Parts: sequence; structure tokens; C-alpha cells
Amino acid sequence: MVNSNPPLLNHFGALSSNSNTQCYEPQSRVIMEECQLPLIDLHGLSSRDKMARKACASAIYRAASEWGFFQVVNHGISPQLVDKMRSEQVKLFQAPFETKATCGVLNNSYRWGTPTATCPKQFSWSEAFHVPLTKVSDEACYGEFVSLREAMIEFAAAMSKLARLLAGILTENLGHGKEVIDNICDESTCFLRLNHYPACPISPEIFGLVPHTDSDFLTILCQDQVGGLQLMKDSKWVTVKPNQDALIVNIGDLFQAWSNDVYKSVEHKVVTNAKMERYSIAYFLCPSYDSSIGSYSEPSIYKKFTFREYRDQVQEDVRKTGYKVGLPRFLLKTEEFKRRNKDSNSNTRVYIPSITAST
Ligand SMILES: C=C1C[C@]23C[C@@]1(O)CC[C@H]2[C@@]12CC[C@H](O)[C@@](C)(C(=O)O1)[C@H]2[C@@H]3C(=O)O
Ligand SMILES: O=C(O)CCC(=O)C(=O)O
Ligand SMILES: [Fe+2]
Repeated sequence: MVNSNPPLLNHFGALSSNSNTQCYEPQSRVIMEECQLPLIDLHGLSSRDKMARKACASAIYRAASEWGFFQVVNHGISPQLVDKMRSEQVKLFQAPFETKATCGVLNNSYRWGTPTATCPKQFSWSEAFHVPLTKVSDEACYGEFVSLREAMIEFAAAMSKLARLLAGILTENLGHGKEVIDNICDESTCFLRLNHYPACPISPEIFGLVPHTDSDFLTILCQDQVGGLQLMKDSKWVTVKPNQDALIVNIGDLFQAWSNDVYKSVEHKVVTNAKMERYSIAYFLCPSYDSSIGSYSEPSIYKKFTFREYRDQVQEDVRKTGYKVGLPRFLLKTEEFKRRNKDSNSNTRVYIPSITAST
């Protein structure tokens, strides 16, 4: 039988035998609280009734500032398109490891595990394709996966439209024209990420995807029925209950910076499942690399930065330390000072991602 799974067990095994106990910090075995994310019916946005449109926009604003995460229904992406995309995604991941890794499929964007990991808690038990929107319609990207192309083109266009609609509402809610973010977001940096989390029978303490915040304006996630996504809410990990009619939306670091912390980029992770594999697709709304991200209001909490500077810093931190630092790297000195003094374990903790989640 062909083993289509990447050699996750070998890599993980090497990390756990090399690592010392200080590096290994197991996840809690406590049963997680399951949360009902705010559920927003986007039908309200196209209502003839002005009040209904306003109510829907306010619900989006509240969810983005209180949770950083919400679910949307009547989002305009048909169940048929979701099913078509999902079955193409499953076919792709069922291909042998060598095909996924070496055949140039989807712009050679296949990743598995975590190449930079030096210990178990930096390791993600998953594989993914990370596809820039500019490559989605490129025939050369598909090789033997011919029918994947049409699904990717339709799905990417629908997700893109939805992401821009939501970003527009979030900017309008802060008193700015909806074109502000729409104008700087660019096909060359937006991407679709196809995720596959193989079952992980060896330990529930292994992450499917390590805790992180997303380095974009916003992310739209289409997950299957297996579940496993958890997010930080009021300093606790809570599990998101899958809803097959809904898409999940989360605020990324760039919206948090631009909104001066009004919108929250919340830490999230995926836990593994011993028996079931899981699939998800995420759409990331990003600006062109030279776009400058400054706060919409004063006094600004963060230094102004370009998306290129942000991405390079994230990658450098992950390469050097195994962890993403993210926005705390860009705090203005006065804000960094205030935060350090508020936190009793100041000095070292200010750069640990788990305390940078919603503040
Ligand atoms: C090891 C890592 C790679 C990653 C940043 C992180 O520290 C944690 C998760 C990864 C992720 C997932 C979402 C996005 O695809 C991404 C670009 C991001 O911001 O966080 C990736 C990062 C990456 O692949 O470089
Ligand atoms: O698969 C999921 O539920 C989350 C994926 C995710 O967080 C990501 O790709 O950034
Ligand atoms: Fe994410």
C-alpha cells in the first residue's frame, strides 16, 4: 500500500528524543470548554431595511472587538462549491507524499510538519499547500490534478469577495471608507492555505497547528465536521464547535495594528485527533508588501511598518527561536513600557505569543 502521509512520526520522534524536559511543555488534558462563537447572518447586509443592515454591521464590529473570531452564515459561498472544493482537496492530500512534495503541484507550496522546530511544542502535526492567489489559475500548477483548478478558481474568487466585503464593513465601522483596505490588498500576497491534519494516534498533547495569530488583515476558514480548532477567550482555550453552514472569520495582526487594538487578533491552535483526520481551507487577506500599516487613530500603539517588514520579522523570529513574536515586536516604546509594568513577570514574558492575544 502506498503511504500517502508525510513522515510526521519520524520527525516528531526525533524531536522528542532530543528535547529536554524544559522544552517540552505538554498541553493540559483538562476537557476544553466548547464555545458558541458569535453567529452572524450576512443576509442582513443586503436587506432593504437600513436598520437591519446597521444591526448586521454592528454585530460584526462587536464580534471583531470582543472575540476576534466569529461565524458567518448566508455568506454567498454555495454548499455545492464547498463540497466540490473539499473533494478536490481530499484527492490532492491522498496522493503519495512524493507527488505532493516533488511534483511542483500548486506552485511547489507543499509543507509538512515544522522544519524550524527544535522541540515538540514547536511542531505541527499537519501538512498544507500555501497558494498565492496569483498562481490559482496557472495551468502549470496543476499537473495531474486537472479538476482541482476549476474548484480553486471558483473558491478563491468567492472567498476573496467575502473577505473584501467584511474588511470593508470593519473599516466603515471605524469611520473610514470601505476602500481603505480593499485598495491595498493585493492578489500577490493574499493566499489560500489547504490544510490536512492526519489522525495522530500517539499523543493528544501534540498540536495539529501550533498556537499562533495570523499575519494578515483577516482570515476566512472553511473547516470540516471533525473539529479541533481552539481559540483564546478570556485567557482560556475554548473549542469551536463545527457548524457546516458557517464559515469562520478571524481578525489578523494587521487589522489589530491598523485599528489600534480595537479589533483583536486572537491566538488560536488546532489540536490533533487520535482517530479522525481533518481538513480545512483558510483564505488570508493581505496587503501588497510595500503597504504601510499605521494606526487609524492617535495615539498609536504600534510603530508604522510595511507588510514586508512585518513578514520578514515574523520569519526571522520563527527561524531563530522557533516562535512567532508578531505585534509585540512593533509596540512603540511607551506602550511596551506600560505593558511590561502591568505584567508582574515582565521582562521575558512580553514576547511570548500566549500573552499577546486579545488584551
Ligand atoms: C511556525 C510558524 C509558521 C507560521 C507562524 C508560526 O509561528 C505559527 C503558525 C504558522 C502560520 C499559520 C498561518 C499562516 O499561514 C502563517 C503565515 C502565519 O502567520 O502563521 C503561518 C506561519 C508560516 O508559515 O510562516
Ligand atoms: O485548520 C484550522 O482550523 C485553522 C488553520 C489556521 O489557523 C491557519 O491556517 O492559520
Ligand atoms: Fe491561523
